[in-house]
Amino acid sequence: MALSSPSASERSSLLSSATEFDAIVVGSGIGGLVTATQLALKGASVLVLERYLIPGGSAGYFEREGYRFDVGASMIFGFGQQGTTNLLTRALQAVNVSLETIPDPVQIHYHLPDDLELKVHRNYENFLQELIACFPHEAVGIRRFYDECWRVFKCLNVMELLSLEEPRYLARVFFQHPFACLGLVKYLPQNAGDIARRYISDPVLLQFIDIECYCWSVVPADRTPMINAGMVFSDRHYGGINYPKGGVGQIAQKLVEGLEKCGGQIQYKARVTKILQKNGRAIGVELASGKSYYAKRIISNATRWDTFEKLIPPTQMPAAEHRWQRRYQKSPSFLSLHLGVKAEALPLRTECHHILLEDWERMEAAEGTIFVSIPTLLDPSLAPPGRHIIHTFTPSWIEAWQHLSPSEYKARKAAAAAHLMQRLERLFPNLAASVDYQEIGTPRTHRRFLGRDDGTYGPIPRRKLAGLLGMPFNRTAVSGLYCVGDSTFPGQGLNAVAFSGFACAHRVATDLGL
Ligand SMILES: NC(=O)c1ccc[n+]([C@@H]2O[C@H](COP(=O)([O-])OP(=O)(O)OC[C@H]3O[C@@H](n4cnc5c(N)ncnc54)[C@H](O)[C@@H]3O)[C@@H](O)[C@H]2O)c1
Ligand SMILES: CC(C)=CCC/C(C)=C/C=C/C(C)=C/C=C/C(C)=C/C=C/C=C(C)/C=C/C=C(C)/C=C/C=C(\C)CCC=C(C)C
Repeated sequence: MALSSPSASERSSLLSSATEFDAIVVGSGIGGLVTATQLALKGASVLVLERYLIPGGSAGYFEREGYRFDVGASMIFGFGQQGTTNLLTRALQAVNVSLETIPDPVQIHYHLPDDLELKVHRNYENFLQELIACFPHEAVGIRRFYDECWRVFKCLNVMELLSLEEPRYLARVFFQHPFACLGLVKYLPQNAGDIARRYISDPVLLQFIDIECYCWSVVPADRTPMINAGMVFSDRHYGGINYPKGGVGQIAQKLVEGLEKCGGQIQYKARVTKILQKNGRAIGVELASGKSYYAKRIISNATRWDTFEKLIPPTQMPAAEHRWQRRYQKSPSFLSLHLGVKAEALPLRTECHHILLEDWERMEAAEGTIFVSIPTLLDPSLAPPGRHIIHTFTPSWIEAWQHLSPSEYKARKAAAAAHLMQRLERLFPNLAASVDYQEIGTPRTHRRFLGRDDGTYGPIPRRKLAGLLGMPFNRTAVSGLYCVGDSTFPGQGLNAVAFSGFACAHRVATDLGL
């Protein structure tokens, strides 16, 4: 009689805790999954442990009444077809899976104070012309600033992107691309604001550059590393913003498919509560169920705060982590409003992504800047016929949502949602009357479902730092323990954490002698 191969859930229950894996990855965010797939490809035995029911973390999804909502990001970089910085395309291709993507013709439609309205077109020249039309006296400065961003991008986009902690790789890329490497060395300690001020003096235009940075880095240009600005401000015109058909959740689903094809394993509902150590070395993990697994290397895709304050006792926090926490703090979380609306709510020619701000003074304030994403304009299959998804989110700190009784919490959610809807009417005049489904997420929701301390979006500099120089790479002060994801170099963003995954797998594979 032929035996059928075990299903994923059967396989996970067959996992023996006596097995020693080459690597255990705690968490299946995009950072964790890129590490796991790359390691499995290199022949490592890999186990991914995910506390939730599905993979993806912040890049996950949830379904309600015929709508498929993205949990977080829906403006996706890294899906281009050329160059070396298209790391999501590369991560999927590496494990022989692919994903159809839909090009977005406009990255962001900005609705800013004093009726400043403008669109960042996929075509670079069209974007520059639109911006120059708003600030004609700064035509030269605008071009010089954004052209300098391209110089950063061009340095990155010629080289293989792997671990900067691997001296032989560094020597190789330096030999292959000496000018690009020297270019990056020059930009690594710089921030976008300093370069913008070299070319631009109009204070409103400088505020525009601030919000151009803020809407993905959650800090103004002065504190945004130039390397990251170079990536974002150029890749949106090079590879472009592309939406994965079927929703952002597909990226993680496909990576898991690739992982399993390469012999790697993933277990869901597997919350790691402790990183096990022996003689100061990480040797395994313990789950909430009490089960333990062992590996030669442990990789945490949880945030650094969760890794070094919860999975390892805070009393054992290495000095390097204390130093990092003095330089970086948790960014705010988000208040998210997931709406299903009737199609007539959207005016003709509405774009997919919007930023709305009424007062420059409130750009960084809680519930100041509003982010809007309407993915159904690119992929209508995410909603029932005649309906759209409007995902609106705005920065919010956990403190505003703590110490409330259940009824106070519910009332505060309803009031915050009503206020957001009222502000959104500048974009969608009949919004309130068109709502078909509504779900509100708070920083508490993000903390609970994503397992991120205080629901944070990621680390932000406490003060102005020297570009990316202060961001840690993948190795940690605990032997055998690595970190991957947005609290490692180069920070937030799916393409950024994909880079961190490639780099982490490279470093771990080298350490394992693979
Ligand atoms: N609105 C947005 O656009 C938005 C919002 C939030 C995050 N993001 C982006 O999402 C990306 C985050 O990616 P990432 O890879 O760093 O992390 P992630 O937070 O997406 O994934 C971490 C994963 O680890 C799991 N996990 C955490 N602790 C665990 C534990 N103890 N045991 C088992 N599993 C555990 C989580 O459930 C999650 O699936 C960043 O790029 C960020 O910028 C975007
Ligand atoms: C040899 C010698 C001597 C030297 C060498 C040097 C070198 C080599 C260096 C290197 C470096 C590197 C590699 C670097 C890298 C970097 C990278 C990759 C980066 C990346 C980045 C990216 C990013 C930042 C991205 C981001 C994004 C994001 C965050 C997004 C977000 C979004 C959102 C939030 C949404 C919004 C909106 C609406 C809705 C409207």
